[in-house]
Amino acid sequence: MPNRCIKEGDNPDLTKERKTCTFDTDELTANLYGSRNNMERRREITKKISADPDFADPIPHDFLSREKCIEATAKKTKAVVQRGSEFCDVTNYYEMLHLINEAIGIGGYPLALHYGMFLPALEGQAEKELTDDIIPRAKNLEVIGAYAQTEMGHGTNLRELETTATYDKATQEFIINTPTRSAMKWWPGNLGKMSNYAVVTCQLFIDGRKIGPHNFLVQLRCEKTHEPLPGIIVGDIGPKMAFDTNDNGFLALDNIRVPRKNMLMKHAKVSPDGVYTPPMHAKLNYGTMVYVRAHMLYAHGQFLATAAIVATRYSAVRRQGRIEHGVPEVQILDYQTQQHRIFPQIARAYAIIFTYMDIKDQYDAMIKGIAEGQTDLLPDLHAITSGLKSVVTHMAGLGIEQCRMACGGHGYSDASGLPKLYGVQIGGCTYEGENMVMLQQTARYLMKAVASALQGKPLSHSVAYFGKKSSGKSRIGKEGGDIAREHEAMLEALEHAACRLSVEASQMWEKRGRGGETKERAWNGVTVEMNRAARVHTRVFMARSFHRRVTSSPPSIRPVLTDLLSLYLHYECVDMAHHLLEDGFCSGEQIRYLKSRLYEDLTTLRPNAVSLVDSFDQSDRELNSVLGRRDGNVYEALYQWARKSELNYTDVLPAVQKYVMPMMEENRSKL
Ligand SMILES: CCCCCCCC/C=C\CCCCCCCCCCCCCCCC(=O)SCCNC(=O)CCNC(=O)[C@H](O)C(C)(C)COP(=O)(O)OP(=O)(O)OC[C@H]1O[C@@H](n2cnc3c(N)ncnc32)[C@H](O)[C@@H]1OP(=O)(O)O
Ligand SMILES: Cc1cc2nc3c(=O)[nH]c(=O)nc-3n(C[C@H](O)[C@H](O)[C@H](O)COP(=O)(O)OP(=O)(O)OC[C@H]3O[C@@H](n4cnc5c(N)ncnc54)[C@H](O)[C@@H]3O)c2cc1C
Repeated sequence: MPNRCIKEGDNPDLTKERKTCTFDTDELTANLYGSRNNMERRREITKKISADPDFADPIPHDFLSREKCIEATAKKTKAVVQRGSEFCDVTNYYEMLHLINEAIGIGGYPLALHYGMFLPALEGQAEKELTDDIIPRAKNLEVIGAYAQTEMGHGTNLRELETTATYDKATQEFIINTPTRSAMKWWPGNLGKMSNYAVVTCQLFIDGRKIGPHNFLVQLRCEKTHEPLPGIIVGDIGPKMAFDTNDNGFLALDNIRVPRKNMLMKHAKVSPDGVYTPPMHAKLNYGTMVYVRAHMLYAHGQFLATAAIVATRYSAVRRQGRIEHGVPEVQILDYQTQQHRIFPQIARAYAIIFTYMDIKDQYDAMIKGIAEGQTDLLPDLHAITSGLKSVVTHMAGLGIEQCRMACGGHGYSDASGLPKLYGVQIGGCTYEGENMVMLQQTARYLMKAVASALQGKPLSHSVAYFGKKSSGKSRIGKEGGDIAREHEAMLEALEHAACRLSVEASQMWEKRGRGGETKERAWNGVTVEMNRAARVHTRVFMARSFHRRVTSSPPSIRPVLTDLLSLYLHYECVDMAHHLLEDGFCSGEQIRYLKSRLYEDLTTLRPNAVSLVDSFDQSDRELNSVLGRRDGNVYEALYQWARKSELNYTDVLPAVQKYVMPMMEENRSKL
């Protein structure tokens, strides 16, 4: 069966791996990206960008200062903007995403938040009077914007943001002000140096009454000079764990006046005479966050895929140690521990991307509903995207770190690309709502679902399984080797656990309430259990999404995807075995059975491991990893990479000349 990656001159171990492939890698790639055409388009973009001098990096960014990296990235961004249509259909979201990854990379660029949040906020929340003016100019990149919500003192608890927007009826303007140091906007991406406008989240005040957080368009810098406007202090917050090429910023506003129409008023409105009309759903103003949380799944699935590609290919190339005496050193991919570390990450990357596809469909349906005046899909989508954002970012972070460690010493080098990848990816656990906080949003929804299920009321999409009658005892290991029934038995066991954990968390909450605590204090006493229930529920949702995609996949790739799904489900059940055992739904014997099946899965997947990661179809530019390169010629590339270190520009460093040599000389002369 063809693995389409084989080329002359490749590392022979990698070629050998590719020859054991049992499926057509192009079929799987096409399935992952939606169609053969999409796959071909991605490849055309890669080919063109790789050959274009505007996007060449003579010195890898690993060896440049932050300022130099920002300069190189800004130059490439300008080239993408001016020449984008030479490479792709610039109106196609996925083609643009791919172009940006190929041309610029993952560490941030001047327009990331302009496209990621500023424009979506305006499009989703602003009224025609404002959008007619600003959106064409923003789309034309005459202006660049950021999304400035988080403050130094508050990010999670939006209700307590301190920046104020006070309506002045006399002039029909809002006065926007930063009353304290902790009220300074702090963290917003591209706010520090790139943006000249921002959507700024402020507490709305009318006639002395605090109404709550609302968004306003504010100009920050002069359109001609790019200097901050009077009354505006703006800058970069300094170095951070990663995202070196993003100017996360600070901002203080000193009683800045903006016209009434600058409030984003598609949902909530303030009339000229100061009458406030609330939105049809209280949280429509938070809509941009739901948008980003949904789309983050794709990015984080791809981040984990990158790490899995690097670790799998490198493990096929690297030989170290022997499994039996008297035979050559083995590929480290032959070690069971290595497979157990890496293969679940491959499966999880597929699962995350497949789950994203389901969520995207739901998101589109919700937006259509809102346009027709219906918000009934919003609560379910908010609850599940809050859970998914948390579970996926955490899962991907742990997975990337496993992959990095699986590459041994070279995984610790920036040459592997993995330390930087981890730094960028792990930010997702924090931004767009800290994970522990977002899981509570899911848990809150689960508590309502428990109540509805007990009362026999209808249940919405993500919690529909709460209404199923449990069989009381798991069928795991009792299906006579029928794979489809085995999969269903594992899904049923996970659903049983999620439902039970939700019911128990609900009972614990109620019990504390009956003990005299307020609902809120009682909630804080059970949030660990609440979040546990939310996590398991979210993992059930992912497992169902993966299962659905696999069972409806084309027959040519279904066998390999079924193997991958088996591994995924066995791994999930073993990982959550304590939840399955706690109430006796599964027995110890059944868990031992799951483990033995998991080890069999590792062996089954071994011949297809490299081909499964090849099917993610990430180019060497995207991987940005000496260890993960497609041709597997790792060692020579590693040496060439290290040669570029600025420490190697001279044989004797000035620091050595200035301090170390004199010190040695002094010590010698003391003798
Ligand atoms: C170079 C050339 C370019 C050309 C390119 C052209 C084309 C472009 C192509 C590609 C562009 C790429 C785009 C990619 C986009 C995707 C990736 C983007 C990556 C960007 C990186 C992101 C950076 C990060 C940005 C940020 O971090 S922004 C700040 C985020 N902040 C938060 O998330 C704060 C978290 N806090 C909260 O959300 C809330 O405070 C809270 C925790 C939800 C609590 O809120 P509150 O106290 O008000 O409510 P509660 O009392 O808890 O709940 C009351 C009820 O409300 C419900 N609720 C809450 N929130 C929501 C919601 N959002 N929606 C619906 N319902 C909600 C809640 O459930 C309660 O319901 P109830 O029924 O129980 O009462
Ligand atoms: C790389 C990056 C990019 C960002 N980009 C932007 C941007 O473009 N625009 C923007 O506006 N913001 C941005 N942010 C800010 C980001 O959205 C916030 O940092 C994030 O929402 C978390 O809020 P916080 O910092 O207030 O965390 P905190 O809430 O202070 O979290 C600290 C700890 O307190 C815990 N905690 C807080 N509240 C509760 C609770 N109710 N229950 C239990 N535990 C709780 C948390 O779980 C966490 O453990 C960015 C942040 C990063 C790291």
